[in-house]
Amino acid sequence: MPSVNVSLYLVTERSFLPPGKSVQDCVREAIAGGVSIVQLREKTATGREFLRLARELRDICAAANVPFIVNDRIDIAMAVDADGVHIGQEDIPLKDARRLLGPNKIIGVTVKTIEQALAAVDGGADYIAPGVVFPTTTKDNAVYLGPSGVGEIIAKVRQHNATIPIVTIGGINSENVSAMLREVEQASGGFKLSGVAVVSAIMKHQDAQLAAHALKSCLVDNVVNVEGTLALANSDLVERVVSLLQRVREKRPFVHSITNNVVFEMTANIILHLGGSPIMAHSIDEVEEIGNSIDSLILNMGTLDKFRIASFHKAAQKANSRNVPITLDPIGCGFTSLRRQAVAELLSSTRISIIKGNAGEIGFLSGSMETSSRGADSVGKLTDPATVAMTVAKKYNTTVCITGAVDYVSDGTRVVRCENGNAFLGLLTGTGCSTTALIASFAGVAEGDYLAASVAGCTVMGVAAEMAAVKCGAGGEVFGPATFRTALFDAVYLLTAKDVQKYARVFCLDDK
Ligand SMILES: Cc1ncc(COP(=O)(O)OP(=O)(O)O)c(N)n1
Ligand SMILES: Cc1ncsc1CCOP(=O)(O)O
Repeated sequence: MPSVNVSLYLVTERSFLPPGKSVQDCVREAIAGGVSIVQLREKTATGREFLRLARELRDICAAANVPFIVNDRIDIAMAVDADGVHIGQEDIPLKDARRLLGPNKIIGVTVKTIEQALAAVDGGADYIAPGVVFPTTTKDNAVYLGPSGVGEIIAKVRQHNATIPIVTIGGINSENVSAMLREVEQASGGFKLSGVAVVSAIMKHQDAQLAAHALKSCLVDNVVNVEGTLALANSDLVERVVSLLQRVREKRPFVHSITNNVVFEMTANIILHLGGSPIMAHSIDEVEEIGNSIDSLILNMGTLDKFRIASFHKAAQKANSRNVPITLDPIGCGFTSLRRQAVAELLSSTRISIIKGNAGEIGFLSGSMETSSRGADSVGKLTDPATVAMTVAKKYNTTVCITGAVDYVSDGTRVVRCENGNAFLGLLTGTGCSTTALIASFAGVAEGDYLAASVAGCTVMGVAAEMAAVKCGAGGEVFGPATFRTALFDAVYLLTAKDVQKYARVFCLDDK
């Protein structure tokens, strides 16, 4: 059994769900937010109800390649072919569970003492869960060990030469998790936890994706990279993003946007807040002259008409003649014949440095039938976005960026997965166009490295969104999409190299 990724472990509790929300939706959102393993824990369900839920959650988890664990009930785990079970000290013993489930299923064991931890390790558990770390009202009579008690157990297990993943549980939320992880590490003499398990911090949240994201952001650097556990962000790429951020602020690239009517003001401001210098102009009578001095050009197809198309061509010709990077945002490019024709003509007559679109738009350019566009919105899902990004990049000899809950960037050779962001971005119109504007600003100083420019644009938007969303909740200043917008723009303006180094989650996919 390969080491199981327990970095962010969701344990369910249906009674905590906000009104109208299903456990299935919550689990889907939580996975999109970064949960690495899910446990169905239903203390009051009938056997049949438990079985039905287990089947449904197993399918959701399997589709996302996330292990699905059943709490206590080995019979139900076996009936639905779950990936494993979690058992406590009062449940069926580990030895019997293993005999029933065989060597290929995951068995996790709750441990409250050093003796129980070593017994579970020696008995062949796949992970152990010392706890509870903080008092919690979610489980009755849970005796809490505190970070120091959990740290002592980790120390003894690691001294015992065991690399088994160790996850703790109980009263953990996005506010106390970072300090807890540090305290545990200190108390264990330098050994980190492999992950954290939570119930209420995700289940009670209106937006489980946001809640999971907020927790996951705190885990990077604080959770051990046990084999198969939380992958480390690619440090070369992160440093490239940092240096591009510094260059934008030093050089103030002059970015010309021929964009749509909805995002005029937003685009100008995001470029300005990042550190660039925007010019918003679309008249055919001046785009060529403007092209004499710009560092980067944006062609955004949002509100398209024949005048804008003509301006695109004139501006693009000038940009190509000066080797100025062009970032194309082919909004709704498969939706109407005007858009289909415009994008085909642009791609055949001009050199485009970066195409940034959603799954519907890039899917259309790849010829995929999996997705489509409804106006500016994407419909459907790409089964393999990394390959689609690479295919379109090769086809048009460009860099392609597919934005979504996770962004994929490819220059036709490499593929990078950018994981930052949160659900609020989907609730605010213009955030996609703002990402395009960030990418184009970075392209203006990237000296031809458009893969890095695209990764930088997606990462800055994603990290800023996560930082803005932290202000959501009791005592915070973010109440919904409108206040989020203000916090997001401030976060872009205030973003530091340290923030990027701490929070960026960018991963090169070597196997592509
Ligand atoms: C990840 C994880 N850790 C601990 C527990 C608690 O399990 P247990 O001690 O068996 O208590 P119940 O869950 O049965 O109340 C868990 N479920 N998951
Ligand atoms: C299932 C379980 N086992 C030990 S504590 C606990 C519940 C933790 O819930 P919360 O994350 O809401 O404190």
